[in-house]
Order: sequence, then C-alpha cells, then structure tokens
Amino acid sequence: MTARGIRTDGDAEDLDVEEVLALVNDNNAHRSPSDPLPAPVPQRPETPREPDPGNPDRHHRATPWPDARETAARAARSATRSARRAPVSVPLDVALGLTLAEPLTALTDLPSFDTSAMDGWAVAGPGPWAVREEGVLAGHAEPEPLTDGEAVRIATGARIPLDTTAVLRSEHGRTDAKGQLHAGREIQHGQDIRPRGQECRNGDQLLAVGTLVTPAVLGLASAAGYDTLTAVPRPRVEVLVLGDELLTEGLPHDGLIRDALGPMLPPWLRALGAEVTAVRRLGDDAKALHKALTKSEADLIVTTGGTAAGPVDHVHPTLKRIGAELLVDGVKVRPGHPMLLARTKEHQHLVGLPGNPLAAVSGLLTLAEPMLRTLAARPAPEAYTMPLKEAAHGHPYDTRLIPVVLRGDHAVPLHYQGPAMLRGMAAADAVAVVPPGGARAGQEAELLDLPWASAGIEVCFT
Ligand SMILES: Nc1nc2c(c(=O)[nH]1)N[C@H]1C(S)=C(S)[C@@H](COP(=O)(O)OP(=O)(O)OC[C@H]3O[C@@H](n4cnc5c(N)ncnc54)[C@H](O)[C@@H]3O)O[C@H]1N2
Ligand code: MOO
Repeated sequence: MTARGIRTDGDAEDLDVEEVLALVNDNNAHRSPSDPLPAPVPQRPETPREPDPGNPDRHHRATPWPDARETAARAARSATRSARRAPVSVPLDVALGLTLAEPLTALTDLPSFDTSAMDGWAVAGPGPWAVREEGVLAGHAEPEPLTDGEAVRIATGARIPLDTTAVLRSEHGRTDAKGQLHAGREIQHGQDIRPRGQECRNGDQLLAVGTLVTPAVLGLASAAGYDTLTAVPRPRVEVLVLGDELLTEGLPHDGLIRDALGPMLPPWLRALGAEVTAVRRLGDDAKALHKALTKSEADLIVTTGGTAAGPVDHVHPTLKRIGAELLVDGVKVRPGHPMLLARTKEHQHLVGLPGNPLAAVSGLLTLAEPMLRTLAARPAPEAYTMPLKEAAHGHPYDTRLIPVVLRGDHAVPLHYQGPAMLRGMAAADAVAVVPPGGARAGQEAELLDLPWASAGIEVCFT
C-alpha cells in the first residue's frame, strides 16, 4: 500500500512518534527510548568462535542472533528519535496496519440515541396495546412519544419513541381480530432497547495510543465519528535487487535464474509495516549501487545479494565508500550469516540481505522485522514456544532458523530448508529458532510468526 492521501496534520505535528514508541514499548523494559545509540561492530570477538576458512575475519565480527535483533530495534529507536517523524492524519481507508499516534476518543455517544435492538413493536405500559398505523424505521427522524397502552411497529436500529417501556420482538407478539397487540410472554422493563451511551459516552477513550489499526479498529473509529486517524507514518523502504544473473520472467536458461526476491520482498515488507517506495534492479553494478545509495531518501534501504566476498559482491565496498557505519556485519545464524546492518545517513539504515532466498528471509526476520516494527511503532510480538515434533539439526555455533508447520500442539520442521530453497518456507506457518547444537524431539523451541499467518494485517497484494 502506498501513502495515498497521507498529509501532515497541523495539530499532530506537536506530537512525537517517539512518544508513541515509548508507550508501545512500555511493557518491554529493554526497549527504553533512552537506550544509547547502537554500538558499532566490535573489532574483537566476544565469544569463542567457529573457524571460518571462507572468511575468518568477517565471521569473527559476527553478532549473536538475539543481539543482532536488539541492535536493529535500537538503531530504529535512535533514528526515530533524531528524525522526529511527525504523526500523520490519514483517511480511514488508508489507515489499516498503522499505529495510533493519538488515543481514539469517542466523538459521540454510542449508540447516539435510544435504539431498538430487535424488529417488533415499541410498547408503552402493560398490554394489550393499540398499534399505531405508521411504523418507525432505522434512519427516520424522532418519532412521536407513545402513551400508555400504545405500540408502534419498529425496526432494529430505529429510534425509540419517548416513554417506550420495552420492545416486543415480532416473534413474541400477535394481533387479535380488533387489531390489539398481545405479548406471547412476559416482557421486562427496558427489554431490547439499547440505551444511548450503552457502549460509550462522548469523550470516553476507546483505544490507547500505540494500538494497531486493524479492520475492527477502522469499524469502531467510523462508528465513533472519525473520518481520519492520527497515526505513525509507515517507514519508507527502498528495495535494491542486485545480481546480473536475474530474470524477471520466463524460464531459467543459460545460467540465468528467476529473481525470487523482487516479488517476495515488497509484500513481506508491507506486512511488516513498511511503505515500499521503489524496487530497483541494479545488476552487479557498483556504480549504480553507489548512486542508488547516495540518492535514496528512504528510511530503510534493503539490498539483496552481494553481501559475501565474491568478485561482484559490491555491498561492503560501497558502504565503505559512502562512509556508512556497520552496526552488524554478519550474524551467528544459519542460513543468512552474511547479512548486515549499516547506518548510511543520520536517519537512514541499510539492511543487506544475502542473495540465497532462504538466507534473505532469515535476514528479514532477524534485522528488517525489528527495525520496521520499531519505526512503525508496532508492539513487539509476544514470544512463544512450542515443542518440536522431531529433532532439529542445529549448527554447532550458530542459531538456526527453520520453517515449521504447526500441527496440534507441536511444531513440525519442514524439509527443503537449504539456504537457496523457498519450498519449505512457502508451506510454513512459522519459523523455529533452533539454538546452537540443535534441539531434541519434544524440546520447546521459540517460534517467529510469519506476518500472514498471525495478524495478517496489510498483506495486501495490490
Ligand atoms: N567464500 C565464501 N563464499 C560464500 C560465503 C562465505 O562465507 N564465504 N557465504 C555463502 C553464504 S552462506 C551465502 S548466503 C551467500 C551470500 O551471498 P551474497 O549475499 O553475496 O549473494 P550472491 O552471491 O549475490 O548470491 C548468492 C546466491 O543467491 C542467488 N540469488 C541472488 N539474488 C537472488 C534473487 N533475487 N533471487 C534468487 N536467487 C538469488 C545467486 O544467484 C546465488 O546463487 O554467499 C555464500 N558464499
Ligand atoms: O547464510 Mo548462507 O544462507 O548459510 O547460505
């Protein structure tokens, strides 16, 4: 979804997204907005490390998986603080998936008048009742008051006439030959009348700052009189797909392969709260990458491929050339260990996803998710675990992320989970976090939800 219709609201400018973030993160002590800036990558290893003949220097700087996620969230907090991103006022139809930057306060009583909860008759006093000729429908102006012994046909949602004592449901009343209405059962005073203000009074707080705008929130906001909502803007994300070998259509041929990430990343990033402003295919062209990085005004740049040390892996050299600060340079996670996070400008970061498609997913879950969630002021998901149905093979030193399906009260690891494969992930309900050394059958494993399998907010394929 784009930011169609988004404008900056004059009143909202006084507010601060960081305050929203602080409220959202209230329950999460380690996410205090007063955290220091993320530390640059340490130059010395802090933990014993696996020898990596491919690239020992880079692996020794690799960040443990939980620390990498925390670093990404902290970097986003510092960017939010320094950029002072102002909340925006958006029409309801583009607010889905945003976070409220102002409490939702009722602009009216709900219901806003005494209303009938059922189709039937509004009656006054004890029966039988004489039935008025003209009935009352929803949307009609205020009807004439009733007098004792009088009834009027009424529709669900219609205004209750003054001095009505109850509503008699159509299925509980009958009219005799003289047109008198009789109740088939005893009726209670006030029965089937929804009194004005039953749900809320004008000025009541309905939802707090930091609430995610779901379809139900849109419904409530509309019912409560809102045309626009004041919300945290979506972080703007630009995707740069690197690689000369990539085709955008047809079958693979002559060593060329189809681009799996160009189609996958934009909807996934949107599901994580981003507004994807551009997807650029740059090939393996260092100049084009340099130009794209220096020109970008996005809050977050996501690159794919080129993170390793091959002859056309331009990400590291280009980051160095523009003077970017590497906050994470490799993560102790499989797949995806060459992933990286850099601060490219004061308010801008770059997540470098490895080119192998499942390794790219690992980078999304490890670095992009905490960063976007924090920029969008979304609450951190509740951590949860489930026992594994089968043993999961682990890496001796690194965390392993594996796609699983949830069956009953177990997580079942899926096959086809190699770094270059999406076959397992495409069938997955969640991703299991397997600690270094692996996990036994029956062992509890932390699970990461996939955005379409949990909230499902803004997985819009438009
Ligand atoms: N000497 C070493 N080589 C490699 C290491 C290492 O540590 N030392 N790490 C390996 C690991 S692990 C990964 S993951 C990859 C990461 O590589 P890059 O980020 O540089 O990615 P590329 O080399 O550009 O591509 C890797 C692989 O993925 C394919 N690819 C790239 N983009 C796409 C796309 N959009 N859609 C589908 N497939 C894509 C590409 O063709 C390659 O097959 O490095 C290892 N090497
Ligand atoms: O990080 Mo790589 O994904 O192990 O292939």
